[in-house]
Amino acid sequence: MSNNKFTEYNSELTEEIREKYKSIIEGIGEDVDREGLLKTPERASKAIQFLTSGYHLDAEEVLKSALFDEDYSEMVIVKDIELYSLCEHHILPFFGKAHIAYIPNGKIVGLSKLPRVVDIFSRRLQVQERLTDQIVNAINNVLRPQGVAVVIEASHMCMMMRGVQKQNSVTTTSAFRGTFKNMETRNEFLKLISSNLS
Ligand SMILES: Nc1nc2c(ncn2[C@@H]2O[C@H](COP(=O)(O)OP(=O)(O)OP(=O)(O)O)[C@@H](O)[C@H]2O)c(=O)[nH]1
Ligand SMILES: [Zn+2]
Repeated sequence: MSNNKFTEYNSELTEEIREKYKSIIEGIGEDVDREGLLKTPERASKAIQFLTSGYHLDAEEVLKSALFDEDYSEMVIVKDIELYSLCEHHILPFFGKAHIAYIPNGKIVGLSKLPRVVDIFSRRLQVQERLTDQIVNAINNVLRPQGVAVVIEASHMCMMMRGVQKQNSVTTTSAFRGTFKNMETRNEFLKLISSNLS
């Protein structure tokens, strides 16, 4: 889906949200009838529907769709997964990277499903902490691995463009389950995500 144009718009909802965007544009004192803005309410309506399309998808179902029996029991890491979400306080973007690791317990998952889970939970109104927990919990529930870890590093537009106006601050959140509660395992993961070797 990420490389294709998202087209699953419900026309009634698109119209409803379009009218609300029209009011917002008028509310800020702009002219909704000037040429450059004529199609903007419709575009914005579609954009916000895409950016919140994760509500309609079930992360656990996606993980279940590509589970394979396998004896491999070392750490599997997918790092630097780009992430775009919306903060629920200001509906402004926060964006960055997610790093995911798990140690299988008889089952591995198709690698692409991990970034898909990141997208499903990112495309909602979020706080970074809950996003981190939702990703780790979905993987833990479906794979029942020996352990799973998620680290997210993100910049929040609501802290950059407005408010406190800090351009360089990065927020890091993490969630560890199972063997990642063990310092040695956790440190190995943290070392691997900060190196170029994993
Ligand atoms: N914990 C957490 N806070 C977030 C996240 N995204 C935005 N925030 C914060 O949510 C808070 C909302 O605080 P309020 O004081 O109600 O909002 P505000 O007056 O707009 O605050 P300022 O941003 O400080 O101007 C702010 O401190 C934001 O930085 C997030 O993912 N996690
Ligand atoms: Zn915010």
